[in-house]
Amino acid sequence: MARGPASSLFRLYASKKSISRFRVLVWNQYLSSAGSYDRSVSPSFPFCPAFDGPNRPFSTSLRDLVRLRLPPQSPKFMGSDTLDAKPFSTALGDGDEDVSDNSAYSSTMVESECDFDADAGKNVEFELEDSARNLSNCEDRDGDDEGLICDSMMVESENGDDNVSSVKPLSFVHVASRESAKLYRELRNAEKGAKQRRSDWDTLQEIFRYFGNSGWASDQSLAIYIGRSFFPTAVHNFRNFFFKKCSADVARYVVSLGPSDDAVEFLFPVFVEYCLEEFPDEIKRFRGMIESADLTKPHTWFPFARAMKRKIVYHCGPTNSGKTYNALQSFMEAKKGIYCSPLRLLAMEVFDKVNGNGVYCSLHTGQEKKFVPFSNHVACTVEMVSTDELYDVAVIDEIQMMADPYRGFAWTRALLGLKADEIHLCGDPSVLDIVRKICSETGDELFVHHYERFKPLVVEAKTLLGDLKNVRSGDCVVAFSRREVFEVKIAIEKHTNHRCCVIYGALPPETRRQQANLFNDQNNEYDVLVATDAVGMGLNLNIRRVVFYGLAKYNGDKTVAVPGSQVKQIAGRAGRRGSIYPDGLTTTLNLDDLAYLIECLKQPFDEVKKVGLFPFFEQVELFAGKMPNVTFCQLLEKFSENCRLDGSYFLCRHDHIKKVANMLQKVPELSLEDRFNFCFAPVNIRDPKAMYHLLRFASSYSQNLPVNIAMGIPKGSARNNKELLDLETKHQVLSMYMWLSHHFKEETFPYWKKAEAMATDIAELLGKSLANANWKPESRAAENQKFQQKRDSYDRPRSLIKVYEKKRQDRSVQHELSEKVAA
Ligand SMILES: Nc1ncnc2c1ncn2[C@@H]1O[C@H](COP(=O)(O)OP(=O)(O)OP(=O)(O)O)[C@@H](O)[C@H]1O
Ligand SMILES: [Mg+2]
Repeated sequence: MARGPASSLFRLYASKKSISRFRVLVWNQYLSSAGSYDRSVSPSFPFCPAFDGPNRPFSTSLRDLVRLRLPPQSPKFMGSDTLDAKPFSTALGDGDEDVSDNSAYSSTMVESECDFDADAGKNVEFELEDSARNLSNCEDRDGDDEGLICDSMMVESENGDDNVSSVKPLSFVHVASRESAKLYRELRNAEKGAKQRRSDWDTLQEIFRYFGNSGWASDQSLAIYIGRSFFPTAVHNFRNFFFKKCSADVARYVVSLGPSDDAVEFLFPVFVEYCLEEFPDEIKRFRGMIESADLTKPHTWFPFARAMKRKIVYHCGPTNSGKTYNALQSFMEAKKGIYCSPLRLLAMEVFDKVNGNGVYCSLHTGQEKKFVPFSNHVACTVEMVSTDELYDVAVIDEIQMMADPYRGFAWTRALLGLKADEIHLCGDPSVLDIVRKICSETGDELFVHHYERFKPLVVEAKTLLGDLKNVRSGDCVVAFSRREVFEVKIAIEKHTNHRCCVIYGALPPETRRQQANLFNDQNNEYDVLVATDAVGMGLNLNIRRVVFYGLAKYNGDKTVAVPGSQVKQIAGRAGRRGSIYPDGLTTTLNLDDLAYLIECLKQPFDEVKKVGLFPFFEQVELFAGKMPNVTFCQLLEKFSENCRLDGSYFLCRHDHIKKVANMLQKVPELSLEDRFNFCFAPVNIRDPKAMYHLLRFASSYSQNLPVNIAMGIPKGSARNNKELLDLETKHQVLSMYMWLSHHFKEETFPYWKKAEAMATDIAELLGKSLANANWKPESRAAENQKFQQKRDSYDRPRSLIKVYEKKRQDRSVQHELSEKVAA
């Protein structure tokens, strides 16, 4: 597996245990890899220039780390300004002098002296509390203790110079400039540490607490494979070791630094030496785990693609600007080509279009393989792309989906791994820069073609004034849930003469296509489309105007404003070139939402900084070797905690995969690979029936039994929402069966043909059901009753955007008030 430069550095360092070499390597590493890593994505990645160091950038911290070993004339130790505030840092010679006998103040200390026996450390700490109180009383009585200490410093200064500022630094030079490995050996070989004054001991405790809480030290420790969870233990043991063995001068130097970043930086290399010697097993274990979760340099995962010099053509522009059209021209002209689609529906559309143009083209999606004889072209969904086949031209549509939190990895894989002489990317400008960066890493040549929208999109300021009666022929009303889609459809059909087609995510692509065709066809009464955001990508529909029913949607956790990029994408469905409405319009149902719509359309495309990645099975398998006795779900969790990523990548979200993995724990016989594959099966995790069938399939499969469909289909179309939901679920289950039959041995899913036929029947039934669907969504039955009673016209829903903004304002006012009260 590919390893980042940092990982080779760790190997070197961990094996040779040389702090000086470590320093040089780290420094060189940093210089060569500056800008490549970002800790925010992979918190476990140790060397990150964007590091938050002890309150400063990583580069500065490293420099300091190196500077600490500089000769004594280093300004750090010469400057008086750093020293004036640290009276304890003065007056100590080379020896193990104890200042405890220097003053009345010190004599108080003698009573509370301890030799920092680590084992007794806790008790000592308690005992010292009282003494500390006495001490502070004593300080109060005796006045300024700095004065006393300064007196003693004068006495003890090496050259008798009473200029404290100039003397103090020199007295510590021998400690500060000592090589860490040497210093560590001295500590290690020391029979017993020197006795310390209680206040020094307290300060040291504080310093080690500071060290243990230092994010910088914790992050840096990863470089020697001290993991985050082990770091506190390592620091605890190191503290005990230090207290047992530390000489007076070292202790006082550390005390002089106080609980500070400087102290952390001074102690850190010694800590490193200690860990390397004390925890070889822990380091080995964690190192193995980290190395097996290495997702850095993903371009090196595809050596064959790297051996090619590919030409990448980026068709960059807004919606409806001819990007896909132009890319498809090159695809059809090629001897052998592949088109990668974000959706099954779009793959089907291209499959039809290309075959219609006389170019034989096959279809390959997760659920179906349609092989057209003599075809050298294939239209596939991006997840199904083969990185083994050689192509002349490949098209990756909607390339901005690389940044999709769930599915992004499929686009990244296609871009990095496709073996094609020419790759056409179609998408908006948001990922242009990151594609440029990736191309510079892969060595591919990038050409960018910029596009403009054929006709500008016009915003209708009037809106629908909150009344769906104002819907017109050719309108597409966009809502963000299935329930709302039906609400809108029912309202429109009740209060106007329009008939509605519907498109939403839970419908099979065949039904969506049937609905789209019904809407596009001018020779019927279905002249309005009601759809969710499922309509947003790539489809060419005869839409005159896109009307947003609302601009907020539920994201699985909470209801949020629809992101600007998505609003643009959806609004861009209006006025497609070649359609009967080439001039696109867009508006909202409510006036309240209009400002947000305009804001979204005006917004420039946000530049994407990171694109998605997900490990292959082989990578997960390697990792599993280091993590025995954990469930698959835990394994995925551990992987995401410990994986390393370069700065341009993020690990795709896999909550849904973990949910399936959890359920599949009930099937213990599954091998890791089978489990991994089952987890990727397309299943609606919120549908218990669909989940039950998946469990059943996995269970039969694990027992080597032929997997049965064991499901009947209704004879007629749905008569109510419940029956419609049932049809949707049944289609999803059949679709899942077909998917599994393509991903596992065919003989284990022998009824795939039957499943295919049943799925076609259900899609047809769904189409018929939708044509007659005039029932209310069940979950909204009560509300709809109210709606019916209220008035004849459609009840104007309140703008959710407004509601959220008001809530937010209320919260901030409340917050301000509570702050004022607290003040
Ligand atoms: N040169 C052309 N000649 C004829 N029709 C074209 C041409 N370019 C584009 N079209 C048509 O314009 C419509 C929009 O083009 P296309 O789908 O390529 O846009 P797009 O930029 O990919 O949009 P989206 O971002 O929504 O996918 C399609 O119906 C396409 O067939
Ligand atoms: Mg397109």
